[in-house]
Amino acid sequence: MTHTGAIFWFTGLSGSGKTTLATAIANLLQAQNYKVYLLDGDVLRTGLCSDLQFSDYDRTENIRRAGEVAKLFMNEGYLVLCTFISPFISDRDIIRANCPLDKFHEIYVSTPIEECERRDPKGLYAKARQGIIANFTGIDSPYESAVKPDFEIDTTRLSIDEASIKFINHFELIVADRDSPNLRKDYV
Ligand SMILES: Nc1ncnc2c1ncn2[C@@H]1O[C@H](COP(=O)(O)OS(=O)(=O)O)[C@@H](OP(=O)(O)O)[C@H]1O
Ligand SMILES: Nc1ncnc2c1ncn2[C@@H]1O[C@H](COP(=O)(O)OP(=O)(O)O)[C@@H](O)[C@H]1O
Repeated sequence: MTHTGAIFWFTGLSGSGKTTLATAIANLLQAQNYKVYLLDGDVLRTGLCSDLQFSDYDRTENIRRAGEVAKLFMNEGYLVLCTFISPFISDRDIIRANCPLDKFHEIYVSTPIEECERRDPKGLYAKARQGIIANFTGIDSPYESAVKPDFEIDTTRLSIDEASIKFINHFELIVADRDSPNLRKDYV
């Protein structure tokens, strides 16, 4: 499929659903022959950003590098789905400012901390509460909510499929394939 590149930047607390949601969306888009690249915080932190920890300074540097990588893929025509806590408004705004107009879309995964902590998919909230992990976002490290995101989604009461379809409909990404069984219910 011919389309121009863009960045979809998922920001939100650990456990809010960024990775799960972006992966499901990427699968739907790839099935439609979109060029999609998934850039995930956990993955980048094992390689390119393995020298960084979770101080405010290191998080800012992490997001700067992630933004630069995302731009490279965007310039090659990919839809880049980026999943980083990216807790600081200023860091997210810098990436937006460095992108051509309307190429950077901020997706605020606004699942409240109570739900994220209830899910605790990696057991990190429990460790943070016990003091085993320091500087944990939402516990003893800040998260600055998006003020005017391009799209906001709270995954508390949505299935992963429902959340993915809301995203795809919002950005009008799959209009050609109205007969897809995944999408039919929202298009009729
Ligand atoms: N102290 C602390 N605070 C927050 N998160 C922590 C911490 N220590 C480890 N982890 C794990 O690292 C993942 C977040 O990495 P990010 O690169 O997205 O963070 S940031 O944007 O630089 O703030 C995050 O992944 P997600 O749960 O997918 O968000 C955690 O698995
Ligand atoms: N609608 C939903 N969207 C995304 N995740 C959901 C949803 N409902 C439940 N979950 C669960 O919430 C957890 C989110 O974890 P994850 O995707 O790793 O979050 P994050 O990347 O923001 O840290 C997963 O265990 C996932 O199965």
